[in-house]
Amino acid sequence: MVQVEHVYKNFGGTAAVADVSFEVAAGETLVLLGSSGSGKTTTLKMLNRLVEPSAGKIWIDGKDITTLPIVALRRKIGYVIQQIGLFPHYTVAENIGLLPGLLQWPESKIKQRTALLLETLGLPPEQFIRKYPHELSGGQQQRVGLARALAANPPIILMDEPFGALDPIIRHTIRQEFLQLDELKDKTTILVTHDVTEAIQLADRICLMDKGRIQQIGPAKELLLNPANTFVQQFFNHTRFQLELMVQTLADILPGISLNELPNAREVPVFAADVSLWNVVNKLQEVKTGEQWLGIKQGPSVYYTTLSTILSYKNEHSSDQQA
Ligand SMILES: Nc1ncnc2c1ncn2[C@@H]1O[C@H](COP(=O)(O)OP(=O)(O)OP(=O)(O)O)[C@@H](O)[C@H]1O
Repeated sequence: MVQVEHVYKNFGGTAAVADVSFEVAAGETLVLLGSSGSGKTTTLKMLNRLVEPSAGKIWIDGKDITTLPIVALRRKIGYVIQQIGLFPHYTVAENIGLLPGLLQWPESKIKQRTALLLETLGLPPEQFIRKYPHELSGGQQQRVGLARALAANPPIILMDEPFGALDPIIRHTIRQEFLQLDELKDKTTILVTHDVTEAIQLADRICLMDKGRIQQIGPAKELLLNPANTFVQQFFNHTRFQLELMVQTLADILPGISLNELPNAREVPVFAADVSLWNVVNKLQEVKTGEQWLGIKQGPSVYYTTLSTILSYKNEHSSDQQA
């Protein structure tokens, strides 16, 4: 568990971070979201003491981090950054084995762990362990960076724009893979991004920052549908329609939409009510034949409607129009 209490950071006379407080539960993923200069990276770096707060306190597992030796602190915390920071003259295996080596793990255990991580991240060990960073693509380097951060199995992972250097398609794929990784499922993760879709895809909760201050912290759905202020409201507006489809399920809108009898006993796709509207739209758009009918299964019942009913309902009920 990570606790941040009334933390400030001033550079010169300017506050980069002001009165930031949050908690991250064990196993939770908190995403620090905000535009450039909002204080995300500074907040992240205070957690592993790359930056010291001007005021406030940070606890990890109940211990004030200023009372822990820095080496012990960093051992608990993996750190992944956009620039990856692999050592160019070390092989993939040497890069990954660096920290376990410093921790004096036996050679055989380091080898085993390195192979397991590479395998998990989709880089066959026999093919990759002897390669140097410049022989890898950006996406492969990013995976090695992640493997290195995970190597000593730290309970906490900090990630600063970890997918930022990748092109959009690889970025999407790696994000998907990342969500599936068992290695990461029980880690406490704090991830910095300015990419709204990425935040929604990865976060258990989002901490939206502006000018060094937290504007709202909560599940994506709450920020989108119950924004705390005009800043939060406007932050999501340029892609609001898509984002709302991502955070809302069929069950959320079922009470509002009109339901119909299915015309002449057609076979139509049936979705569970907890499927997101975004997934429904994507699935149905693959079919593309005339009016798109679908079934929504909730409990023992199946309700029928059309894709255009759902989309026009969402069009009329976007929270953009409620503010
Ligand atoms: N070492 C430093 N010295 C002086 N000012 C700094 C330093 N580090 C950050 N700042 C300033 O603090 C503010 C917050 O920076 P920070 O890097 O935390 O923002 P960010 O939200 O992570 O931005 P980005 O997405 O561009 O990385 C900025 O105005 C930045 O210029």
